[in-house]
Amino acid sequence: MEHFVEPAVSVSDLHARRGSRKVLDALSLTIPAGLVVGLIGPSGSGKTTLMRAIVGVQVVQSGSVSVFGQPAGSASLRRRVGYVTQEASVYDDLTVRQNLDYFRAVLGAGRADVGRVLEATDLGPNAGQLTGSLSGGQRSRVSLAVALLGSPELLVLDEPTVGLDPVLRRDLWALFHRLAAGGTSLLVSSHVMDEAARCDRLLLMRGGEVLADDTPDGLLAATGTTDIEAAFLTLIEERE
Ligand SMILES: Nc1ncnc2c1ncn2[C@@H]1O[C@H](COP(=O)(O)OP(=O)(O)OP(=O)(O)O)[C@@H](O)[C@H]1O
Repeated sequence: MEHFVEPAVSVSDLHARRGSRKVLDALSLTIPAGLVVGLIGPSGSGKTTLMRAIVGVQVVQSGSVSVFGQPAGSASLRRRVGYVTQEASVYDDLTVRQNLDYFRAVLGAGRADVGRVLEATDLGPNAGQLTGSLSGGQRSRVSLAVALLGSPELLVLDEPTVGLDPVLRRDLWALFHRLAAGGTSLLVSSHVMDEAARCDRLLLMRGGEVLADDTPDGLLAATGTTDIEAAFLTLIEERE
């Protein structure tokens, strides 16, 4: 019997504007479950707008977005989807642990979850520190730790590695893959091409369109290139 695995996300013919600007134009894509999918594209290509549509906070003009078969933004998805925006969304006047305790209580997650997410994000040594006194990279890891509370099945992470040093970036990518190995689906945006190679699959975006939806190796083979940046440029040249 054929085993059908429901995709984490299905987007169909999506049109979205931000202000008067058309940002997503007839976008259709599928994000398979249990993988680290990279959403790669230059600044302004629509990555954040697509992520907002997936978590259900973006007003869209037409089209549909479903997450685990439910319309994006449905109440039933609240605990199943974690979202980290580019701006840290935690309280500066609380310690790291107090922030995590607060959001854990809001979510109804177990107390032991705080220790788990502190360890996963390597924030244990900072647990008692006021969040407002952390470095930019540490603060963004607090937001990530909050998103990990309750073990959501889909994590939507908007440029989670910005401002992190190479060691922390490597560790975070290792964490993403551990989460995926445990069945979590991850959509991770970046405009750093060298991060693309660390993804199981890539969605390359430009001007609100998906230029490619492939594995890193598939993309290199299809474009006859040896790195993702060259593949991206080849795809753009083919369009022009
Ligand atoms: N609140 C807003 N009002 C008007 N236009 C907006 C707004 N937010 C974003 N835009 C525009 O929508 C387009 C897509 O923005 P979006 O944030 O989705 O891109 P992005 O690929 O995530 O970029 P970045 O990598 O810089 O975060 C850009 O042209 C941007 O200027």
